[in-house]
Amino acid sequence: MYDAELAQERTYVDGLYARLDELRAEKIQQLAQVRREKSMGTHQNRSERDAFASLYENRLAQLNAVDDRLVFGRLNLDSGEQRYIGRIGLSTEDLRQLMVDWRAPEAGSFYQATAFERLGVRRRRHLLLHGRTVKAIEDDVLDHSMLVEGEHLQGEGALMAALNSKRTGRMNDIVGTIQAEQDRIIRSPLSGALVVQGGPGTGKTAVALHRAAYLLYTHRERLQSAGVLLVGPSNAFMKYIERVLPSLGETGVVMSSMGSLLPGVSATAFESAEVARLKGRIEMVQVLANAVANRQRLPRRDERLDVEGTRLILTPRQVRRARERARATGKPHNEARVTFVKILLSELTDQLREHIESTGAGNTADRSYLADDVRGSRDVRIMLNLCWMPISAQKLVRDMFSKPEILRAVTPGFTEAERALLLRPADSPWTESDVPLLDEAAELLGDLDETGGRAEAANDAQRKRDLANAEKAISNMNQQLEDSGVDGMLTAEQLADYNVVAEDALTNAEKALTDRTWAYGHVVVDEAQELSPMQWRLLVRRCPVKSFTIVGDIAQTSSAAGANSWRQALTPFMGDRWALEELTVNYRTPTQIAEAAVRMANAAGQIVSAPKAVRDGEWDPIVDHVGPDGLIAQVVAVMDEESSAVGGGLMAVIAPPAMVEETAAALRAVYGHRVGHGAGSVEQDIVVLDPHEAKGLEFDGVIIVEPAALLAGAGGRVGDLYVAMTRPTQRLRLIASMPLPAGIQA
Ligand SMILES: Nc1ncnc2c1ncn2[C@@H]1O[C@H](COP(=O)(O)OP(=O)(O)OP(=O)(O)O)[C@@H](O)[C@H]1O
Repeated sequence: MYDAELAQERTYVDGLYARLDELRAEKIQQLAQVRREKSMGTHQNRSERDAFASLYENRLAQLNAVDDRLVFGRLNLDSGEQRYIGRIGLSTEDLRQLMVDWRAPEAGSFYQATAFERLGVRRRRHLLLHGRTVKAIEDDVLDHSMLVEGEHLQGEGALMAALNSKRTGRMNDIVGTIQAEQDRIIRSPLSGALVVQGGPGTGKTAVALHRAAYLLYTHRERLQSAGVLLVGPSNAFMKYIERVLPSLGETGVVMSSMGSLLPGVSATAFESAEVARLKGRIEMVQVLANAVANRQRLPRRDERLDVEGTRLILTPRQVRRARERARATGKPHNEARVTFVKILLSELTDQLREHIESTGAGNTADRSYLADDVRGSRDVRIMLNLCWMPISAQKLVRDMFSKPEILRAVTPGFTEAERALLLRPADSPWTESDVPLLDEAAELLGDLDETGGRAEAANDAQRKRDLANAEKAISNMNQQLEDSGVDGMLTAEQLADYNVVAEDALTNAEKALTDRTWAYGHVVVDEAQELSPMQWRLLVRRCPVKSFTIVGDIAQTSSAAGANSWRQALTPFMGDRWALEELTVNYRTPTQIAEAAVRMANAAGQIVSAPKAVRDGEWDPIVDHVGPDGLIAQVVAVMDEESSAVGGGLMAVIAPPAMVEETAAALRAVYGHRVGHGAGSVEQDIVVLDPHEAKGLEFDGVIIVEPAALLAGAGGRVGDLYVAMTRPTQRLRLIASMPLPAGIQA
């Protein structure tokens, strides 16, 4: 019976792959043809051809990316209909549906149906594929004999197979085994802010990624051009998750770490928790406003300015009045400067004319000639710059933190000790907590170029031309699109966007990343508990409509500037316009280890949400006590045992930051290139990390070096040790010379 069913599924799945190959071949051919066609010369022809080429390229990339485990489910419905669920939708040439996209409403019941609430589903089948081959099938028969109250695991065999598989250092999608509580979050409405709180391993990152894909699919009209931004804690973390979205058929999500959110700035340097906390405080908004105001200065006394041998006078009162009028424009500093300069140049020109008239020294009829003289005067230029200096965000912030007199002037409410923390050499590299300050400064300063928005106007005009072109091309194009199996109709806006993309050879994602003022349609934030108020402010600026998915775990906060409660973190930016959802099941860490982590946190005074682990492990956490000099030697001594216990799986050693180098060196002496160091190397067999780098990642086996030092190093906040203890999927070993923190051992 089972074998017959399996054979039948294999035949069906072969048919799906045949259709996939056919579509792929079609796209390759269409792409080749479009490229062969000679340009007809007109702008319209060219943009039409480019638009087709980039559409075909995108579709081809999508068809290639979904090849592995293309289909994973089947529903048998009360209506007698049988429906296959997969990574994308597929139909035959005559539009008979072969497979439904997992994000389509018709696929919802695959994730939501339970025996208690069947939603018209009689049977749910999981297809377990390896590459293109169906290896196994597994059925949930949702009839009344199976009736159980409440949640239950769906497709338990498929789920356990996924959870027990060896880690690769790269995150996989969970599209075949999304559980009901996760699915509800993934399919929540687009508008407003949704906070997803969940303990370690509850699938927050997985849910965030699948939600980004879901939103793009469901609200493509609204989100295609504005885009979706996904923010994570570090570049290493972004690398860890980078393959998930393409495997879900989405390539359009813009992914960035907090340190890379400002074009042109790469924040790599480390700074102390105290400094980061200070820079993250909302008071920095006023500090930056002060720093800008500090560049709009009044002269102390009347200034004499030489213009072609004539002495003109500029009074503090004149400068103050011009400054007030320039500020009243409401424009940012560099743009308002145009008004300031115009007023004073005009007043000085009047003065010059009056002077010439009163002395009868020449012809004043040609006023522009006098104005040129004033503008060309060195004294005038220097004076106007002293009074209203055009300045870039980077220079403003750099000067503010490197010049004690400026720092004192702009931080009136700060203590000397706080100023001492902020002061640093002018050539210091940027840090992650500088990024929101630079962003704030850029907002207050505006564009440094003084074209007065001419560049923008030119862009607008080009956009209008693109739209007009697109409208002309659209009717003919929609027909061809339908013929070639591309879903949905194109609007003129979308086509114009494709044109721009093709012309600039940039994707929307790339364009968004190079434009600080890009307004995204939705922002997904992972590890959001770490964000400081200044970072929140930056993110809200990136999405003025405040459509957010915010995932995190308050208990895992380790950054000093991070949040103690969602309300405290979000109210200043979102008021009460956010909803809270909770994930309650831990898919990563086996029960024994998860419980030890929770006991440790509780004993240290932090109440954490304790999700229920879906699996029991084979081992309790293992503890080695050694002398203070024996820590690293013990790591090396037990590595073979640990690695073979998890079947040669991925191993992490998590150590206090000061010990990472030395530990990595000792392991490298034995294991050579199999040892990676730092979070950029998570695909190596053995990775040595500090707890911050370990955030969000997972490994088959974890060794923690000196757990008490992790607690002490974080000023007693349990975040670091709690994060470290909840990284393993199989086995945890702790090596300690100091007394073990309370609670770890039952
Ligand atoms: N429905 C599911 N099916 C299969 N695997 C799942 C499912 N949900 C979560 N997982 C797996 O559980 C592990 C933990 O998920 P994830 O990293 O998203 O958790 P998290 O809540 O972000 O954890 P943390 O806060 O500790 O970083 C991952 O390996 C993920 O693939």
